[in-house]
Amino acid sequence: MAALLRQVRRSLIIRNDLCNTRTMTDADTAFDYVSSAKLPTRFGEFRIHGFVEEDSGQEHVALSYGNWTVDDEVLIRIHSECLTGDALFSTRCDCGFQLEKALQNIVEHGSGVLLYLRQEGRGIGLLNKVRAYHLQDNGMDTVEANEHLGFDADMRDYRICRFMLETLGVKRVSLMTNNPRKRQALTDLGIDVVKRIPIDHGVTEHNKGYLRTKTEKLGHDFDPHLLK
Ligand SMILES: Nc1nc2c(ncn2[C@@H]2O[C@H](COP(=O)(O)OP(=O)(O)OP(=O)(O)O)[C@@H](O)[C@H]2O)c(=O)[nH]1
Ligand SMILES: [Zn+2]
Repeated sequence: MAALLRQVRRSLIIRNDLCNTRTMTDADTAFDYVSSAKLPTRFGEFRIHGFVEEDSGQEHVALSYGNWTVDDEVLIRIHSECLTGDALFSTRCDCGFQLEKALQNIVEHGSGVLLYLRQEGRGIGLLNKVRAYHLQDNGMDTVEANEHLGFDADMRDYRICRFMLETLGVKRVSLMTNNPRKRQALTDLGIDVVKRIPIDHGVTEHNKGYLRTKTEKLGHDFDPHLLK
């Protein structure tokens, strides 16, 4: 009996070398899983998995590390693209620091997933974010700048997360975020968010004001002592 259970459990272990194309249709959007490959990083060897939204052609990736079974609580981060913070070392925001910390945490934990969503500028795009930064240089905060440009404060759409996590065999998660709205978005998609893990790294003199605004206007949970 024990041997049978072990065999069933083994067959449930998610292999990170997925290779089949997979599609899911949401109410009004279709998503495809495209391919995966090894991705050695400074932190450890991940696999990268490619996904696409059929209508918009928007591409997203997931990085996975280690193995799990469908019943396991998997450590995840949903990271919104921030070219300036993630790739260009900007200290205007905390994104680059959080990205690094999330990958480190996953490796230390032994397994996990980072969904890297192409939602630059909270969904307004890179150049609109530059426009918003320009307005912030002249006194607006991050929310006022978005609104001045005719956007909502946060335009992100998380629907593809369900497809990405299902493809990777993840149903239950512990989520690294300071943003309660992300947690709610995942819960609304039917993902069991067992716990939230704060990821308050990367406070700098340049981003304290921005982080304060996120706490006050966007409901982020941030340790107030860090923002003094
Ligand atoms: N429109 C706009 N987007 C910004 C600004 N600063 C950072 N971003 C974008 O905000 C997104 C990250 O969102 P954050 O609000 O920093 O954090 P979060 O993802 O909601 O929450 P965490 O999970 O705690 O990191 C990225 O897409 C960044 O490009 C800004 O001033 N204006
Ligand atoms: Zn950023």
